[in-house]
Amino acid sequence: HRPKVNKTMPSPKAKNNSGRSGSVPGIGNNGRYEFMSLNRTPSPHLLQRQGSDPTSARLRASESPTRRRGSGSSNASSSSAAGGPPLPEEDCMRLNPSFIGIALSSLLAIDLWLSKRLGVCACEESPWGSMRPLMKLIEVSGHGIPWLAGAAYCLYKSDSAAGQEVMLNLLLALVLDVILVGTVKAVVRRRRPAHNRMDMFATFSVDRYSFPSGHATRAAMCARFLLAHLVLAAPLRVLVLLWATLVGLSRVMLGRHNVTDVAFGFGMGYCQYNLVEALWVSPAGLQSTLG
Ligand SMILES: CC(C)=CCC/C(C)=C/CC/C(C)=C/COP(=O)(O)O
Repeated sequence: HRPKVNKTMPSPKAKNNSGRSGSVPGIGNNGRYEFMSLNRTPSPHLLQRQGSDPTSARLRASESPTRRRGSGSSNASSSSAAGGPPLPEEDCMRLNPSFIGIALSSLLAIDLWLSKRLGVCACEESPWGSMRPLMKLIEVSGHGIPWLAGAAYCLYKSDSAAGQEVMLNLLLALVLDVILVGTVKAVVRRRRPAHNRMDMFATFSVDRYSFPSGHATRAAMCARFLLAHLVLAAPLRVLVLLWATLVGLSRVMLGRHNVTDVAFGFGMGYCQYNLVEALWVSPAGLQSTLG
């Protein structure tokens, strides 16, 4: 039985086609993905590698390019492609789309669609473009530089030991936030939405990535910090929560982030505050550490 599929699917060609069958997936020499007809009979070793049924072969063809690239460079797969021993079973197991994989893909699709719909202030011509200056003001209120400068100024001006302790820890919390967010952004490297206009002030290289939203982590962490350490009247407490919510919302409305970047950012900022509490530094402790 020979599987016939009368469709073309995006499938990268092998990096070096010379020693392989043309049906081996990979990336073209110029690094671009190319289209390949699937109405050819796969070679026997490829069928063996992909699982012997046509469904597995098709699943393999639609697998993520990154994974294909990765497996293409491994010793096991190259020996298999060259007619060597078959791949270990766990490699074939990965061909089956798991429930979690499908759920994640669906979530990402919803995320992209919803974020685009909510990006109503992404530029002046957008449906709510006239609100863009207000959204940018909210953006500045959650930016790292005013918060770091404000905490440093309050620490310098504070004349009570308790005030100094709180401001010192706020400053350290903000530095910790910058480090953690920068690390996650550099690892995940999710690009900002296509409709975002990159006109933020004072950004660093990792800020071209969007996951997680640094504004959202800061807003969540600082809101928890202020509510825990400042004696605020009820209306002010509500205002703090409202501000944090608006900072998160403005990130999506400005088109800076997808919804999941902000949702994760809020969760991360919430957890960061727990870390700050656990690592709480007292001026006496700091002095003995330094001295
Ligand atoms: C002195 C020093 C290292 C300051 C860092 C200030 C800082 C955190 C700047 C980055 C602010 C920024 C544009 C973050 C991006 O936020 P997203 O919400 O777009 O991720």
